[in-house]
Amino acid sequence: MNLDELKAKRSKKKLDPLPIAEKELCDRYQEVFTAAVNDVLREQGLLHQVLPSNIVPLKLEMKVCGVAFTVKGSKNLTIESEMEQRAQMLEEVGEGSIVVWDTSRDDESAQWGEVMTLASKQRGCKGAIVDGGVRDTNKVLELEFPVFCKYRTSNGMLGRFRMIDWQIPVMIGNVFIYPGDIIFGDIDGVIVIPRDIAFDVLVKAEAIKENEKEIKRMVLEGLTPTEVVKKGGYF
Ligand SMILES: O=C([O-])CC(=O)C(=O)O
Ligand SMILES: [Mg+2]
Repeated sequence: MNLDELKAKRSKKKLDPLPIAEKELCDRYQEVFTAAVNDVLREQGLLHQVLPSNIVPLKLEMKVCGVAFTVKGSKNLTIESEMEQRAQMLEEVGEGSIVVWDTSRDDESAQWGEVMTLASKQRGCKGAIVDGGVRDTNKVLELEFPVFCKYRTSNGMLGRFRMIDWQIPVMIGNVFIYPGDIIFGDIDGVIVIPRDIAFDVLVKAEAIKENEKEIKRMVLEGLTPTEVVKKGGYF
């Protein structure tokens, strides 16, 4: 076992630069759709990049792409320093980020709410993905802040649940998420694109979007599904 290599991979690290600016990359992702990205990842043998299907957008129209800012927590009754710790985490959230909560599969508390939305939005955060819950839902909706989560609840996390750490590798379902990975969510759910392949995957997803225009044109022109497949189409 190469312990040093494993430690380096799992430790907090500086984000590798991308071939284009993060903002341009994420804006371009938002012009494609998660199914196209998923097909590209499938071609590369990456079959487990989608968060569990019970993590859904608060509103069907919500579509967001940003850079993962990971947070890890679990059920915990202690309260001492909780607010200070949460404030510190929120102050580290950066422009273009998406807060991604690994909650150790919580089923009870809200890890996100109105004031957290306001505070992170002010810092340029684009959305929150929570393997848990949200509260103050009507206010979060009014703020037009994309949130993907499992449930809504009035249970604040204070005294029930707390953060363990942030900007560390996390795991939701069977998906590894590293700080800096690209997170893309739409009506079909949330997909995680490893940072080192994010640009290449985007370019291929854009090609799929173009190609599917041609396939749909063939279908609309009356070609049978068999003819469409013979001409290189797919469904
Ligand atoms: O209590 C919480 O954990 C979250 C909350 O209500 C807010 O951010 O407004
Ligand atoms: Mg609140």
